[in-house]
Amino acid sequence: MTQPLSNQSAPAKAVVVAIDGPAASGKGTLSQRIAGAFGFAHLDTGVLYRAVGVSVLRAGGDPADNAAAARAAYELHPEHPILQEVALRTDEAAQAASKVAAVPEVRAALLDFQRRFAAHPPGGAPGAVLDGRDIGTVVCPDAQAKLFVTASVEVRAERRLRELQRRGIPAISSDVLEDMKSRDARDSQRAVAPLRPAADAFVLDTSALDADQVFSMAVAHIGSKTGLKPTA
Ligand SMILES: Nc1ncnc2c1ncn2[C@@H]1O[C@H](COP(=O)(O)OP(=O)(O)OP(=O)(O)O)[C@@H](O)[C@H]1O
Ligand SMILES: Nc1ccn([C@@H]2O[C@H](COP(=O)(O)O)[C@@H](O)[C@H]2O)c(=O)n1
Repeated sequence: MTQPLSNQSAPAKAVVVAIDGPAASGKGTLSQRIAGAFGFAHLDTGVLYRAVGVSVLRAGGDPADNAAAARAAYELHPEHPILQEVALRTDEAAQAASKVAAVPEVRAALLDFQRRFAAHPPGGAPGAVLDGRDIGTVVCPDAQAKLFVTASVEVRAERRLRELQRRGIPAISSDVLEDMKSRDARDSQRAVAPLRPAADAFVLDTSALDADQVFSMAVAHIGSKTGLKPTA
């Protein structure tokens, strides 16, 4: 009879929740709440692309220059201080991010970082929530639960405008709307890992829903896919 090598069971596989969607759809807000409710780690993958875009700009380069963008992406690592900078939250950083994000070498360089986070969530968390544009389609196609959070571009621009005003950052409504449209177009029309819902994603249009309603619907969906209930 074959004896087991050890009576210790293998560590449980981390639960992965993928949350994708266009800019200002509310995926960050939702991801943080889901992570808190289930005791999961959260990775805002947009921060990685923003960091690459800002690094290129600071080096005096053009974010649309493939070689410069790829170099910056290969230099990024999980402890890099740029990942904590508030400068990543500016619109300039967002626009640069969406340009470097179209470079295949950049996406390839960041893939490992994201997949490692999903497989081994920091702090020994039992699961990970990753939000971005291609989590359910490319980064974690086997995620147990996938949500695609969206809203009309006008609603998203209005939410972002109000957010900027709350933060005391001057902004013009028509500029915010145009910036969002140009980022949507670049993100959904690029050849590699374009923004789109995975075939098995739960699509949540939040145009007429507040953050609490979105959270409740997401919790119900995650529960139906994983059998888990919020712990907090
Ligand atoms: N359901 C909702 N109803 C109204 N406002 C919301 C809702 N969800 C999020 N918001 C607000 O909309 C703004 C954008 O949300 P959030 O930053 O979560 O979006 P995001 O998709 O992560 O954006 P980005 O891709 O640009 O990082 C924030 O000010 C947030 O408070
Ligand atoms: N998985 C991802 C995440 C982000 N991007 C690109 O980065 C830009 C900034 O992202 P935010 O979520 O912080 O708004 C975004 O417009 C995308 O171009 C990506 O490609 N894939």
